[in-house]
Amino acid sequence: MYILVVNPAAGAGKGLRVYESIKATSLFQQTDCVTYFTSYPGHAEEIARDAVELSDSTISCFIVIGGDGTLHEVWNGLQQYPHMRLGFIPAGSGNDFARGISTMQEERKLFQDIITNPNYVYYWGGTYKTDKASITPHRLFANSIGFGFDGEIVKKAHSARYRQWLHKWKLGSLVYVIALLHTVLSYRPKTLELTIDGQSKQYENVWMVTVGVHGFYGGGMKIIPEARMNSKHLSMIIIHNISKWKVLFLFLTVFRGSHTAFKEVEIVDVSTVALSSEEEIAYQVDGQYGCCKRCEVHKTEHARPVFQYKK
Ligand SMILES: Nc1ncnc2c1ncn2[C@@H]1O[C@H](COP(=O)(O)OP(=O)(O)OP(=O)(O)O)[C@@H](O)[C@H]1O
Repeated sequence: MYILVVNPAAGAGKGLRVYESIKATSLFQQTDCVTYFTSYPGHAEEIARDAVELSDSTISCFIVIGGDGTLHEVWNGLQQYPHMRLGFIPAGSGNDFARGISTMQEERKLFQDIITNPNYVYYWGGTYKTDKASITPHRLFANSIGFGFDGEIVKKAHSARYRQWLHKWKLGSLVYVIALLHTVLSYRPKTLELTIDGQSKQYENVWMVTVGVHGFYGGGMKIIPEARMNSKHLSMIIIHNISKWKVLFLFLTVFRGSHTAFKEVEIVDVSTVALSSEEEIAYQVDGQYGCCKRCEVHKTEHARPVFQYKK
């Protein structure tokens, strides 16, 4: 049995369109699929947790149709079941997970391969715990967690009125670029303490600190071009002591990944990092935003089998 978790609202309605296109195929009619539609934030996580608790042994794979936010929720819902297979059919505005695992393909092709020609790779994500977390020991991320400028951009992108329009004109991936330009003007750099694999250091005038499993974020920006999913470490980028105008220039080069040549950019391999700030700092995790003063980030111990499209 395949469990489909569909966010109809992802990509301003693309989630539903992608599902309808798959549903119209004869393969879908012949396959044992159970479909759940999400209705509110957090719903995909509840669906995944309930479904896996009920029928773990009979589920072949969870298929997520939506954006990185829906994927993040399902990934967390399956936290206690790291062996459970997962396939992602991108239908959001960013879709960085699909880029990270090289699976940006047409939806019917992806669905067909998930069912008839499945190729799974082991995927080690990350865990995070903020000072705001209540009883949950930690949560998971599949793409990246970023603090500072990064978090503010996502916050702006989610609340922007132009989001709907850009989706209508099929320019959804520009949402983050516009939010970035907007945020550059208002952002105030932060002072942070970072403890990287046990070594603490204070950083002044920090624009952003982002820890990634793979290199992509913000709808295709190659933020950490060297990042490769692996069992040993996550990759972290720190951008600090840089002027506003140079930040703008830096982000012009980020789609090619050449921003790493700037002297204000540091890239480090980490397996654990703790971040602490005197003031509240915005963060984004897999494209969803929040704020905190402290956060611990680790590499996950267990890898999940994730569908990867094979050409
Ligand atoms: N029926 C719904 N209506 C509105 N929002 C929903 C619904 N179901 C889920 N959501 C919320 O929509 C948010 C955004 O979804 P998602 O990230 O999948 O799409 P996106 O934002 O378009 O894409 P991306 O994250 O790749 O940019 C998620 O945080 C999710 O909780």
